Amino acid sequence: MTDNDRVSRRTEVLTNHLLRRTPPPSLLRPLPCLSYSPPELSNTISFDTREMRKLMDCHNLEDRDWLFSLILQSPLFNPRHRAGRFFVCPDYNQPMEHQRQATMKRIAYLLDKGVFRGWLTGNGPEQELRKLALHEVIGMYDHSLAVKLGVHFFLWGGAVKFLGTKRHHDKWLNSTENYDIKGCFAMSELGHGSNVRGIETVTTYDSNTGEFVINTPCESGQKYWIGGAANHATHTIVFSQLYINGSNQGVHAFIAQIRDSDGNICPNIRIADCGHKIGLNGVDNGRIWFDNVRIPRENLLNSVADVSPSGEYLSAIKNADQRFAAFLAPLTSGRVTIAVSAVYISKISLAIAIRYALTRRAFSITPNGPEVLLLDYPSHQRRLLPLLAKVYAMSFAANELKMMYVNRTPKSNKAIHIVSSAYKATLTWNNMRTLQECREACGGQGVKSENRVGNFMGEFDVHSTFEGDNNVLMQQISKALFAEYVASQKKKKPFSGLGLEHMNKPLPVIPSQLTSSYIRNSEFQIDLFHLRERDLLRRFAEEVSEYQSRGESKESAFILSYQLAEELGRAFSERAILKTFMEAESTVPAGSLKVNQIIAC
Ligand SMILES: Cc1cc2nc3c(=O)[nH]c(=O)nc-3n(C[C@H](O)[C@H](O)[C@H](O)COP(=O)(O)OP(=O)(O)OC[C@H]3O[C@@H](n4cnc5c(N)ncnc54)[C@H](O)[C@@H]3O)c2cc1C
Repeated sequence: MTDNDRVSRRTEVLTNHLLRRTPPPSLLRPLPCLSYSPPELSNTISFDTREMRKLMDCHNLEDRDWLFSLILQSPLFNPRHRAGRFFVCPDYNQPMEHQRQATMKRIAYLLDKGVFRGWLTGNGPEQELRKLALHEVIGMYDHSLAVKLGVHFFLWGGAVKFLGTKRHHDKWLNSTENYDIKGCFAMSELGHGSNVRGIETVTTYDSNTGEFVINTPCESGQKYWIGGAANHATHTIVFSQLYINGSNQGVHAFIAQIRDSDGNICPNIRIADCGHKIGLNGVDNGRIWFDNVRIPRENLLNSVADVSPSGEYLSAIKNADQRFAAFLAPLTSGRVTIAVSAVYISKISLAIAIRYALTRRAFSITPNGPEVLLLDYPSHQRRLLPLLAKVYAMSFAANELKMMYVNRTPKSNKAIHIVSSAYKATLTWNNMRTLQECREACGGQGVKSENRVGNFMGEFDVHSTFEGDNNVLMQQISKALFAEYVASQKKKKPFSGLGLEHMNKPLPVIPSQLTSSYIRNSEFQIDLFHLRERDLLRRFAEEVSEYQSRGESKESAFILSYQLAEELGRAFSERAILKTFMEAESTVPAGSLKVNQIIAC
């Protein structure tokens, strides 16, 4: 059997599945096992792979290729040469300390090659897209490397940039980009993770010396899980309650040095290691205690609020809720990168599982007949191909989120916060489900570290917890939608933004006779998603009001309506993903990427 035959056969299997054709019996042919040849070695692929890649990766293709080639060139990335091709993958069998050192060596190499140039000192959408593209490539190689960079550039650097002002930018951005200093981001505590407002670290101001004094008042106030803190970080952003003249002004962000340039821990700072984790062992997560640590007044990141030398609290934002929300701004970029990374990891694992399903045979259905290729089993198709379709659709949503983020304006910040929270939760949950299915679809081979999928499960599980626990994010999305609903009802104003405009139109009508072609019609499909979101939003608002009318506070009414809140969060995300996909699809010209008009009609 030639390469061409193999490629045609593979295409035939996939096409039959997508068109829901009954596969002809001739699909079962006596082929020798392991004769599969990967698509990239074939020159007869029925669609233009470069165009497909452009559509999927969306931007900075050359920069991505440049970084791929840098990775392949260095022994630090464990390149292995097999059958004329290079494979790179971190060695997860190494002890934790070795993995942490490997992360730092890789960072030093990439720094030397200029990969991080402009990541903080550059401005504008082009610079941001380059940074995001390079970060995505790094994440496909190793999650620890991406997270360690994410903490340094997106969390520490992002906090300095977005919460700080010129004095902080001048002092810290360049030195962060050059790795003269190493930053971390100490928000979570042992006693408070999702509930950031409840953190217990306390900061007071001493007007005699012009210094802030940061203190960990109790064991549950120790900073916990802080990426980079255990071994390498020299500086941290500290989130703390700020007390001025005995009055709590709420959570604020400060810069504190925790190690000197030789790596010695600073006086009045105590640090401990969080230890081995189920994944991400190339990141040194640590715990930090502050024992009345003194920092200059200028180290308050003061774009949201400031304290004068004499100790007067100053903020243009009078509302404490809005002030708190402003301090969470650095987390948005993290959610964007996590959502995008989840899509890439799903793609990698599906590629591995589907390729395996095109080589592996199990059981014959006739005596002495050929064994059946895994992907010829309808059950195997059912397990993998809908996940492939889903992650394909989610790619467009992730790309759109990135574009929203890099083109943000003060007006779009609210929408970005809600959409990034929704996609972060939905795409990471989908990733975990995809990884589990791919792991099982590869049988025993899925368990082998070298085949990556199993390792991904440990590595990426934390996606659903950090930078906003997914369940908590779902509740926040529903609360935001509730606020839109109430505002629109009270002011008798049409819905505008967040894709809720469909709520202004009459209810879509579902015909009593649903023919096959009607069900496959994309207008009908989006109508169903609109109906579901609309119904859940109305029911959620009614349920919350009902609880309130029985004397519950608004907060407790939200808690009691948790089930509808979670379903609404999912309905919002899935409608937004489908809509983005349909809009993207309509802009792709007919050609090799859109061969199958039948599917859409
Ligand atoms: C590997 C790793 C790296 C990290 N890196 C950093 C870092 O660099 N800097 C940093 O500041 N933090 C970091 N974190 C901390 C992370 O942000 C927190 O773990 C996260 O915010 C969740 O907090 P928690 O662990 O206290 O869980 P909790 O908030 O205690 O949540 C536990 C469970 O309770 C549920 N729950 C919580 N509240 C509610 C509610 N209102 N209603 C219903 N259910 C609820 C959640 O859904 C979750 O399932 C990291 C964590 C990990 C694991």
